[in-house]
Amino acid sequence: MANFSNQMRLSSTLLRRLHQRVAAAVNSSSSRNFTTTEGHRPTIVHKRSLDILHDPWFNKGTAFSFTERDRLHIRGLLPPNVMSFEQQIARFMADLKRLEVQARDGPSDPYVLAKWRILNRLHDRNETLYYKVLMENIEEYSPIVYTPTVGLVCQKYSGLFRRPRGMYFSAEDRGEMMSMVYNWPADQVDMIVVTDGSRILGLGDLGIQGIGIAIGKLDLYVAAAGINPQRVLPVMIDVGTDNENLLKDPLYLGLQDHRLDGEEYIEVIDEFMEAVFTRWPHVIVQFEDFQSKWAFKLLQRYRNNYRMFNDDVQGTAGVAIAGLLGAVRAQGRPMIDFPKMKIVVAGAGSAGIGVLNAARKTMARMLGNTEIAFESARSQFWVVDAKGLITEARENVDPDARPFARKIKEIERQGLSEGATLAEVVREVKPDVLLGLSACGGLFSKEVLEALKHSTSTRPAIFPMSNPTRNAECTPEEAFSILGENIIFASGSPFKDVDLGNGHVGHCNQANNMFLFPGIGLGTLLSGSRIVSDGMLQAAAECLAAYITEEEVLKGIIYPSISRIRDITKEVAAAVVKEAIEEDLAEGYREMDSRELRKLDEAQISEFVENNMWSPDYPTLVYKKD
Ligand SMILES: NC(=O)C1=CN([C@@H]2O[C@H](COP(=O)(O)OP(=O)(O)OC[C@H]3O[C@@H](n4cnc5c(N)ncnc54)[C@H](O)[C@@H]3O)[C@@H](O)[C@H]2O)C=CC1
Ligand SMILES: CC(=O)C(=O)O
Ligand SMILES: [Mg+2]
Repeated sequence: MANFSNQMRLSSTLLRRLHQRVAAAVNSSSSRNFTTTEGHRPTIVHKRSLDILHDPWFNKGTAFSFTERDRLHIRGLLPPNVMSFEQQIARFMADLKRLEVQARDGPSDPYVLAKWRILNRLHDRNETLYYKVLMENIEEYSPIVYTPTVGLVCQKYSGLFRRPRGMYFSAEDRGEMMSMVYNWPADQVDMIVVTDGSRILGLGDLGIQGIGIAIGKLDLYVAAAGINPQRVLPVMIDVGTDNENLLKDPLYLGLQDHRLDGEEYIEVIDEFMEAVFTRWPHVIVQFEDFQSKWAFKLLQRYRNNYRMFNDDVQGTAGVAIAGLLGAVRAQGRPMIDFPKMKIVVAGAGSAGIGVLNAARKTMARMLGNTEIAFESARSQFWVVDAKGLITEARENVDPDARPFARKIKEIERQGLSEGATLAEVVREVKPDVLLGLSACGGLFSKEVLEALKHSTSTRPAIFPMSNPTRNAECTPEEAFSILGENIIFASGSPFKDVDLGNGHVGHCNQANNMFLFPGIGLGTLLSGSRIVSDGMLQAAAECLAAYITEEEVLKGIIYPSISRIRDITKEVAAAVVKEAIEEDLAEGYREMDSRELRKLDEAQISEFVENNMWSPDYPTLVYKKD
């Protein structure tokens, strides 16, 4: 019946369009001066919101005008830049031609992008099948929907964009967000990943195109954490871009203004937070790939009042701590030796500083959690940024990096000075760990890796954690070939293990926050905690560290393989729920209220988590009128 009436509606629409065309033709041929409004007569539609955008008859994509967007409840469901018909065609053709150019000039790019397109089309057609495919082939396709390919997708998003996914809030929507949020069709949203596109992976400011990273992260939320895909929402907050190429590109889908700053910027983010938490009070908001300048400020601003966390600051920190503890164990030392590790960190942005703060706190805790312990832990770190070693002699040092600025006397004794190069620092310090979060591909040069040969550690650890692949500070081949097999290697984007000959294999770990954020989100959701506490984050990191067996660690395996991501995520989520209960933060989830939660033992918490993870199966559908 529904099908029949749809067909009737379509055929009446067809008739109406035909009628309009005939009328227009007659008018233009009979009298060119005699204008008529016939050609502008509106088409009556019986749909609104996403139903319009998903209907190939009525959809105009980015060409919907602002008044139409308001009238049809689609404001926020499309990028804010209204395109003309001609611009749409130009964008489509540019994309089509780019594929030809890539097929000719680079054999690998079109291959991964083609895979992404095919997966994306399946995502648009059939979510259940999409997630089944992704989950059953997670090792093969997470590098497509997530890093590294997602980086390329974001760089080319204005061309790749077809069917919209997620919501766009722009600087033009100030004052409107509270109502716009109701344009999203789902009454329940559990997880939002939001970006402002200002630092996408290590690729810099990609403006509105950064929505790709929010989509990719949520893919992992569904595949790894079993968050119901009907209840996830990728969000792009378009406050402009400072990427000059995008500002000049007539086919760019975002606002072509420079980024808002200061109070104006904060007001937009505040308005967004208020809007989403008003409509969905239990939602969790993950901040993703905000430039460091705002990452810390926004985290401090919201973390005590909203259920939110910053993945790059807090998720990355937990993943790095788990890896660093793994590196201690891999040297055959007890974890309690962690505070003795000498750690050189290249990169003092949101990720680097997040790791440094968390590592320092972990060391201090192991040393008795006193102020003296906290102070003494500081001296285990040497931080090198784009200007070299950070010391107290640095002018205008970033306030977040200041606690890690080395004292002048100290470094003089070490034969170093303000601004010393990474190679000089590694040569003099002889660190146990060299960790890169610099977004600077190849930074761990031959000279740096040669210098690491003098590490005082029996098994130095190298963590080139920057993404995507070409931003990695070094490749595993470079590391193993210079330093030999007795190292620990962990990179942000995936690399294949290295054949070292004679049956020996150099193991490549993936040190990526994907091993924590899905579990942090799921655990927070199921505990019903109103905030994401430090304790919950710490519990997540410790759970990941403990997941790897002694036998694995001795082989140089310090992170699980991605094929185990669903299992580790379940464990992490259970650890987060347990900690929330212990901290008296857990308010419960659905019928499992706080009292019931408190009665659960460890095994029951795990079972509770597992039972609430969505799996891709087809339910039987029946029709019922509203
Ligand atoms: N593996 C993982 O799970 C994660 C990896 N990342 C990666 O970390 C990288 C950095 O992210 P953010 O900290 O947010 O970026 P950011 O742009 O805020 O910070 C980059 C830092 O690197 C420094 N830097 C730049 N060139 C350098 C050089 N030649 N030598 C030493 N330092 C240099 C800059 O001075 C700055 O302190 C990105 O590539 C990102 O993909 C971020 C989060 C998680
Ligand atoms: C993995 C991640 O969050 C990043 O590279 O920004
Ligand atoms: Mg990130």
